[in-house]
Parts: sequence; C-alpha cells; structure tokens
Amino acid sequence: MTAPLLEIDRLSIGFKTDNGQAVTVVEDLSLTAAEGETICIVGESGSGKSVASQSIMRLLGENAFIQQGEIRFKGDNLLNKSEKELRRIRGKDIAIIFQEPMAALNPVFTVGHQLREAIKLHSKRKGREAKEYAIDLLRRVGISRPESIMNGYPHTLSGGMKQRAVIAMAIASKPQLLIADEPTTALDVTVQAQILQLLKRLQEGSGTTIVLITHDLGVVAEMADKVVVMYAGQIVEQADAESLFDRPLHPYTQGLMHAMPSLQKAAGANDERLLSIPGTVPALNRLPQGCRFHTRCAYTQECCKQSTPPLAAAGENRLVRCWLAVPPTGIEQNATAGGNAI
Ligand SMILES: Nc1ncnc2c1ncn2[C@@H]1O[C@H](COP(=O)(O)OP(=O)(O)OP(=O)(O)O)[C@@H](O)[C@H]1O
Repeated sequence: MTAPLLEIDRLSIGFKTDNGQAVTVVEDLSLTAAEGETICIVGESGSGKSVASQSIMRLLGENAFIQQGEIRFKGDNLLNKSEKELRRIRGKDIAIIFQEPMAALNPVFTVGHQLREAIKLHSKRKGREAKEYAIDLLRRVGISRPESIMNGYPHTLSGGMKQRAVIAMAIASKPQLLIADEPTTALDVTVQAQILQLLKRLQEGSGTTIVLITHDLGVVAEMADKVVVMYAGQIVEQADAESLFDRPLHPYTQGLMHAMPSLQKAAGANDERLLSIPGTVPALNRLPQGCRFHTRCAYTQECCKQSTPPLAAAGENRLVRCWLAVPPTGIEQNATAGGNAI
C-alpha cells in the first residue's frame, strides 16, 4: 500500500515564552491525508490549528520547538530536512495560502511581476512563456481580464481578487499539497463562497490534497472529506465529514454545530439569541485538570474533572476524546481491543 501524501504522527509543539517557560500548544496530534483529499482542521481561536498547519512548512518562529512526533510528506520526515531542502519543497510541492492575501503579495510590485517570479522560481518557464502561463493561471482562478490585472498593483484589487491572485501564485508550481489557513475569513460572504468553489474546482482538475484550517463549520460542510476538531491544543474528535455532521459525538463538536448560524436559523432562533458555547478556550499555561473542555461542557461528570480522556476509537474511522463516549470503567477492558465503540 502506498503511504498517504501527508502523515502527521503524534506531533507535539511547544513555544518558549518570555519568562523562559515552555508551553505546549499542540499535543499528540496525528492525522493523515491521501492524494486528492480535503482535510479540515476546525476549532475556536487558540485551539492550535494554525500552529499545526504551519509546522508542516516549518514556518513557526524561533521560539517554537518540536517536542515529539514526525511530519511525513510522501513518506519522508519533513522535520529532518535541512533549510535548503525545505526551501525546495516550499512553494513547489507544498504551498500555503493565508487569511490575509497581503501576507503573500508585495505592495510595490505588479501582480504580473510577482506571478512571473513565482513561476520562474519553480519551473523552467521564462520570458514570454512565463508571461503566458501567468495569464493562463489568472484565467484559471476566475480573473476575467488577466492582461490588465497583470499590470496592476495589489492595492488596486478587491480582497477577493487579491486572494484569487494569491491562489494563482500558489498553484503555479502544481503543488501536491495546499495548506489554506482561513483563506476566506477576511472576505465577505458571497466572495467566500466563490473562493471555496474555486479551490474545489482547481482540486478536481489537479488532484491536489488540501489541508484547510477554519473556525467555520459551514466551510467544513462545504469542503471536507475528513474533519479534525481541535480544542486547546488537542484533537477532540476526528471523523469523515458525513459521519461528523450526521452524529457529532464530542460535546464540543455538538456545541460548534449548535452555534452554526444556518442551523440556528433552521431551528427558528432569532439573531439576539444566537447560541454559542459558554466560556472561552482556557489559556494553555493554565489548563484545567482532567478533560480540557469540562469547564464549558453541559455533561461534565466527576471523572471529567479528575482525568483526561484518551482519544479513543468510536466506530469505524472515528476517534473521540470524551468520557461519555468511552466511560472510564470501560477503558482497561477495552484498551487491548483498541477502544470502545459507542
Ligand atoms: N509565536 C508564538 N509564541 C508563543 N505562543 C504562540 C505563538 N504562536 C501561537 N502561539 C499560541 O499557540 C496557541 C495556538 O495558536 P494558533 O494560532 O495555532 O490557534 P488557532 O486555533 O489557529 O487560532 P486562530 O484562529 O486565532 O489563529 C495560542 O495559545 C497562541 O497564543
């Protein structure tokens, strides 16, 4: 059997803080993504989604350190690569798109110049050939007057057009893996939908694997094959998208779903009484004992305050970290059987 394109294996990441202490922000994270698959990582702000995704490209700051684990891309551990080897992989085999398109665009160069540079960096195309390819890429991302956009500076474009230009740069080298970190959060709703459709269409044509970071379950519903739900640095639930939306198992996932505006409207809630999960994600250096979610959970029992639930099997291709799904008394019995289905 061929290895999945991306395998993150028991990855833990810490940051050194100003007072010299280390804080773990991603703990024991494992996931796999096959060729052509879209995997969404979802959770509230501060759950560790961006740190996890940026670690794939080793884009974390100097105060970040890997505590354990591997990130394998086509079977090779990226954490063992030199900076030189990584430079070759970044932007060519693996590309990243951020929430804010200006993070990738330089305001002092035209869109065409930047696109041609991206093309020259990762392919043999030069001069006229690079220009024609740039125009073709802009057309592919839905820009209808590519020639005039080529001569424009980024600030002359709308947010949606800028993000399209960034996507054109990202796909120039035909990457096998595209990491998209909240790519539509800065855009208004109709443009968001267009950009998501664009990513889907490009993926269908190229077979690119997408790791999509979002706090928005609406985006997950639109895009995901597989979903990883993160809370306070840990995976709390992992499932294929259909099973997750059919039957969310973790109270946190259920809370995120109840907070989805479309579901609330369908249930007849009015805007003043939008449901949300009470409380906030705890600070990672002051985590509660036991389950990290227990201080916000409607189903907290004594065991939740005492000990951390494991991420256990809960049916086919499903994992959940909750004592309700895998009761403490069942753990020893089921440990050798690989967890308890609910
Ligand atoms: N450079 C850094 N130094 C110290 N801590 C950091 C650094 N970058 C991120 N963190 C911390 O890591 C934790 C996870 O952050 P991360 O950005 O991954 O969360 P997120 O789920 O992507 O949320 P958001 O949607 O707000 O970006 C947060 O507590 C954050 O403060």
